[in-house]
Amino acid sequence: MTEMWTTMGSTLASFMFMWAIIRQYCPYEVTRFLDMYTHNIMGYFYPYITISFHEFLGDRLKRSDAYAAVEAYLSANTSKSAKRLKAEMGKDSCNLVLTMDEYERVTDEYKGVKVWWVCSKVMSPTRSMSYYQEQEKRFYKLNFHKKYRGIVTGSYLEHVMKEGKEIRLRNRQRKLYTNSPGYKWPSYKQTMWSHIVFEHPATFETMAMESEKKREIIEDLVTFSKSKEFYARIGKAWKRGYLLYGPPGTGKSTMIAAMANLLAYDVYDLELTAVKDNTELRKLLIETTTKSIIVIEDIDCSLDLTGQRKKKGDKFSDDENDKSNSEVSLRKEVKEEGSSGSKVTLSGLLNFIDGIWSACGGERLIVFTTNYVEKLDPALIRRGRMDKHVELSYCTFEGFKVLANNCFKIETHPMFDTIKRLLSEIKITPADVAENLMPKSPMDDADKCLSNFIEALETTKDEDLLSLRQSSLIKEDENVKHGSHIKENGELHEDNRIMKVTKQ
Ligand SMILES: Nc1ncnc2c1ncn2[C@@H]1O[C@H](COP(=O)(O)OP(=O)(O)OP(=O)(O)O)[C@@H](O)[C@H]1O
Ligand SMILES: [Mg+2]
Repeated sequence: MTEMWTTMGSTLASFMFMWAIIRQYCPYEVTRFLDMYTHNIMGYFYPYITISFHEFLGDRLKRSDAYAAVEAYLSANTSKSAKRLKAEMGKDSCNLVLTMDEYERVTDEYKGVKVWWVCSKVMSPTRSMSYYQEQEKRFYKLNFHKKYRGIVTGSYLEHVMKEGKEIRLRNRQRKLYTNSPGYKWPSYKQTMWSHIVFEHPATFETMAMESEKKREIIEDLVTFSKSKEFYARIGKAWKRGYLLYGPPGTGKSTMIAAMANLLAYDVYDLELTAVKDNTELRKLLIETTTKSIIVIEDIDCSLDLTGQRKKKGDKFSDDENDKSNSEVSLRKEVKEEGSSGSKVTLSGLLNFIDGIWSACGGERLIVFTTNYVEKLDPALIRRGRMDKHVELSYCTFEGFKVLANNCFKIETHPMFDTIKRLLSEIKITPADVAENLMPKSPMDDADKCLSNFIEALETTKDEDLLSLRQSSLIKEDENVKHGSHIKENGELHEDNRIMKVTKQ
């Protein structure tokens, strides 16, 4: 008997060896033909069916939703039976989420049917530029007996998808994504975005702005988030554009955080200058997920959006305008420097906002911020692209009261009247107000901070008056020179000078 097994074993080994050699010299068509038949014969005797759920499908544009749902389902339902698990921080960094580790196998039961899940990965070589690299391809495999095909492909998979999606929503840790400037994603990294957990404390309650405006924005956002059917009915992609504009420090970035917290959306902070070209911009867009805000901050500095549509001849007049505002021209320099490496065009950006690709994903806000709204191409900010324009401006007394309440939990104070009067006389940003109200030592209470703030307001007022007086003196001087120059030419324009000075 032993002899028979030994002979059989060695015959089989020899056969396998010979087969391996023959395979190498066999034409591809023949091996494929043989493989197909072997597979069919095996399938006849092997009664199990396998379904694979790959993390990335096709040309890897987007992570598969089915894979993510299976991952979530298995993390909740099988973490008790798996022996090797991966741990990750869950929602609000207060609970751990366990998922199956690679090559782990677990059993699940549904209506008396037993199925097996295996988490697996293969390394496949990919060509990147001039060398080959290994690329990880992860997938889950579901095995079950063929007699349960109906129930598994029907109700079981539906149950897995539904429960998986619910679990994902429950455990969803909100994220802040960025496409880091100059970051070259290696080919094995499958997403173009890097992320960290989004934990910004800003809310609309803590924002300093008029309550009426605040209410209007909140209502607009909430209505948008509940309008899936409405958008489908009118045949419009479920997205909305917001343009936030105003001087630095008036709360544009803070409002984006408040929006994300209100709607529980992820934030994609898009650094346009780090995007190589329009194709890359489209790839980034496709990789964003639903329930997200795509933010492009300081859009006027990101691209030469003003220049791209103009002919070269117009450039001079544009520069001339810039000279009138030194800060604007400084920003323009930064802009040109920043956009030098990027070939993203205005039309690429317009496509990004409302091209056909922008419809995939759904439930998305696109937010632009700028300090100079008048510098932007009207096509970029027209209604339909940027549906809602929100101006954030200097701090009003109402805004100040919100900030004071944030800091000291007070609704009113005897010093408020003085502050109200001073705020109506000078322009100060909410960022400056918030900084001035901050206690600078553990001893500082509301009285101390408010009196410091009044002092700061009075100093600013004096400085403003002084600079106003100085600039009017300079102008007066210029006008005098201008007047005498004209006199030399035999013309009298004295009225002109007087008018300008009194205007100051
Ligand atoms: N309206 C506001 N309400 C509450 N806090 C504000 C407001 N505006 C500014 N702040 C405070 O000032 C700081 C700076 O504000 P923020 O970054 O939102 O300004 P910004 O408008 O985005 O400025 P920039 O144009 O320079 O990007 C924030 O940390 C925030 O605490
Ligand atoms: Mg900002």
